Amino acid sequence: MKYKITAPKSPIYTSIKLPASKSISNRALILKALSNSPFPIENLSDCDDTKVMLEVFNSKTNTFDIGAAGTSMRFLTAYLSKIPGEWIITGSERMQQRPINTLVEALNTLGAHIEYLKNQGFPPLKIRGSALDGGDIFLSGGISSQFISALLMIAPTMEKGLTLHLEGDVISIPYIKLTLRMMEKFGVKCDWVDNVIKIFPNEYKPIPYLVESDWSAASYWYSIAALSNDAKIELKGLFQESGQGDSKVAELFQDLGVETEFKEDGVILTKTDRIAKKLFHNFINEPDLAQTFVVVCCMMGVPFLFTGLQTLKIKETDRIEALKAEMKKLGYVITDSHNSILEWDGERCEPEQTPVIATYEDHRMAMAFAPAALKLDNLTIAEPMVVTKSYPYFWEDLSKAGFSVDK
Ligand SMILES: O=C(O)C1=C[C@@H](OP(=O)(O)O)[C@@H](O)[C@H](O)C1
Ligand SMILES: C=C(OP(=O)(O)O)C(=O)O
Repeated sequence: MKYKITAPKSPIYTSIKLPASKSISNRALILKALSNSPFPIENLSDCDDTKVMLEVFNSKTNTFDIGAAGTSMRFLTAYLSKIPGEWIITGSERMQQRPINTLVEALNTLGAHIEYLKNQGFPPLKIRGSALDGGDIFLSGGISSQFISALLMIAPTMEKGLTLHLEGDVISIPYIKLTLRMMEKFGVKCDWVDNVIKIFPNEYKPIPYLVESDWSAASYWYSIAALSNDAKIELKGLFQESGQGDSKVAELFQDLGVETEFKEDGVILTKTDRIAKKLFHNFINEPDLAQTFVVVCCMMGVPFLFTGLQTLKIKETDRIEALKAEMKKLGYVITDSHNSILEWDGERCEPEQTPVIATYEDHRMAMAFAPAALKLDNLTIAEPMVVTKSYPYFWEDLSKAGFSVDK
């Protein structure tokens, strides 16, 4: 399937109820299980990545396919390793290429019994669950913060607790802080000093939990505001004091002519004429925003130098290659270097007449490119339903804002 996207000619004045954060939803489900909480999680995401978590928690079998959900794969591997029984966990073809050895080795050192069923270092996994000893563990902080979050959440249940020594540069730090912040809400406080995080054995406290809207999803609406001639967009369920690192999007878009007004129950985006001549940013803490900024900067004619992109190669697709290939279809030559830098110095090439943007089973490719319709007469997105990984109603919301979304 393909969607042809046509932007409205009139100004974009709309109010959008964003989806709930999948990062928060998936942590909340693990913490609810670990605290044996009878309380509800309000505003739980209904995206694919959260649905698969619910399926596992409600399942009567011992074999789980978590599809393309990175957080679910990593959080559940840790969680199941301490639940008595034998568990098999697998995922999509891409998930079977996303590394998990750092987490598996750490868990096995802490007393777990996890084996690889196909390729060493990758899902599928066979997990024989049992109580974990815990203790000291040394772990690279540079591959995925999800390994660290996964270990942290189960740490209070380990006999000796956990002392996590993070080695090398630590990536995606806001996601680790989000985990610690949510654990604290559920009654477990941790110390993080220099590169050591220490968690004592403890019991989680059951609490009701309200999930915030998703700041990563908000980024596509910031793009729409930036690329439109005139816009006033209300995004509901976002808070200034968010645990989500991607709330940084509000500050970053100030340089692309979008101002954010924080209200009690959300934000209002309006346009300014303050647009940077070139954008520089290190995305090490906000990797999920990179695609949004590559597309919006090119479409606004703002050259950029983006660093800290080393984790993009092991996400839903190799996002560095995907961005270069699809921007080229639109006539923009982007260069990469050191597996971690993307740069656009303004160089153009002949665009395709009727570009079809491939999405590579990556929700963020579809959502980052859709706003480009505001600058192009012809934009088609292939396999548009990939958005359900994090934002099931993205296309409905786009229609609500006045875009035509045609099969
Ligand atoms: O913990 C989380 O909820 C996430 C952490 C990040 O992954 P990495 O830590 O692998 O960069 C991010 O890209 C992902 O979408 C969600
Ligand atoms: C990288 C992402 O997700 P995950 O790693 O959880 O699959 C994402 O949503 O951009």
